[in-house]
Amino acid sequence: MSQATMSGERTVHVPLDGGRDYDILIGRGILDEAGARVKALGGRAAAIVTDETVAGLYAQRVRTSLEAAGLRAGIVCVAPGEASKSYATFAQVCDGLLAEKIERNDLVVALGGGVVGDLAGFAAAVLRRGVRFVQAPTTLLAQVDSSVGGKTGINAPLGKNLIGAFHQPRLVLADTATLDTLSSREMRAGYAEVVKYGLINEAAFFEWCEAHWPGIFAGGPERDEAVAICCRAKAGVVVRDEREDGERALLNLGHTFAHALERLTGYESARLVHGEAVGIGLALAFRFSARLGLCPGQDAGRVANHLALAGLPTRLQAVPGGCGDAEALLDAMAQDKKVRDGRLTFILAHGIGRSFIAPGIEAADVRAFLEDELAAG
Ligand SMILES: NC(=O)c1ccc[n+]([C@@H]2O[C@H](COP(=O)([O-])OP(=O)(O)OC[C@H]3O[C@@H](n4cnc5c(N)ncnc54)[C@H](O)[C@@H]3O)[C@@H](O)[C@H]2O)c1
Ligand SMILES: O=C(O)C(=O)C[C@@H](O)[C@H](O)[C@H](O)COP(=O)(O)O
Ligand SMILES: [Zn+2]
Repeated sequence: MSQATMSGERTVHVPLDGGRDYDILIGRGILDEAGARVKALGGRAAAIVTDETVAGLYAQRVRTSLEAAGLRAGIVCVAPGEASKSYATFAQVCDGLLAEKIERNDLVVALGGGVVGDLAGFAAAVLRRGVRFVQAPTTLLAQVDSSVGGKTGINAPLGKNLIGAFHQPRLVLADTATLDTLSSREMRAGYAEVVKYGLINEAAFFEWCEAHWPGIFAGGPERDEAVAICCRAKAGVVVRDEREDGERALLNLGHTFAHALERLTGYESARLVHGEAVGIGLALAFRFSARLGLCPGQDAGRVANHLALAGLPTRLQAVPGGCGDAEALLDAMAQDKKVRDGRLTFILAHGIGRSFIAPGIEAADVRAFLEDELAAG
């Protein structure tokens, strides 16, 4: 489904206007190119923002590569997990970058999963009113989704990603070999966002996932293929609708539910991580669509079955410690960024690969649906 070079490296170009176009490089061992690639962007220094787990695995290798290319390189390290997308850690990262004397022409390198990418990207967006940054994603989720497209930010106690900025990276280095050290829980979580791309508008990709998902997990050629397919799909959407005035909202399939669950579990990674919440959210979006008579129940069943086969949760009951009642979920959803004139917007589906934006959804319909879901065994 996509072409690789002799070295096995793939490039997806993101042709944004105003000189903001960038490449996504995908392949095993790409991290060793970090120095040369970052140096080519100009600047004298680079600060690696990472978390403690990733730091122990990859930060020194990237630092060595940057220094070998003649760049001054420092490391700013945060605690792993969703709780680091907070005001406090954001301040820690900004102060760390200032201590590293990162100038307007220097670069921030976000080395890690989506938490580090969103956090470091947001810090780069505001540091000295904006410095450039590079995404070096090390989770499946970050390689297929969060490192591309320029959404950066942190969570507020009242909701997910409510504080942030659009700030595009100058380069994405997706070293798929880094996924060899990722836990199976985090692989599964990232896989929810992979499946999302098929469900949005590419039924053939969903079918491909049904046939090839074990290869993605095992690190076969299917892994790089899946990363490239998702990046290409996301790049297309982002170029057509960078700031989510329309089509980009489709990438939020399952996320109105997911973000409410993440808030109600206190952003505690031990209980629920983003990809798991998306797994539940995707299944709910399809069951809600079926309930409204928009989508065949058979499709909703097929989606939930595939997610469950890959080890993802698909029901509210699966949230460790519970997720509150329908009213609490509705209250959390009221903070969704897609809300217009106080009314909920959902991404719903006419079937697999046939998602659409549905504004003006009645809260009463959502409440009744959630009550039934919570009551289901
Ligand atoms: N900006 C976007 O467009 C976008 C898109 C999707 C998700 N997100 C955000 O991404 C975040 C989730 O990202 P995530 O799933 O990558 O979680 P994460 O960044 O918390 O990483 C998951 C865990 O894996 C560890 N880890 C990372 N790379 C590793 C590796 N190679 N080997 C071993 N361990 C490794 C981390 O230390 C962490 O504990 C959420 O905050 C979500 O909102 C943003
Ligand atoms: O890039 C996008 O656009 C997405 O919606 C991708 C999502 O997977 C991601 O979780 C994103 O951070 C959600 O965006 P938000 O605007 O709802 O915070
Ligand atoms: Zn997401």
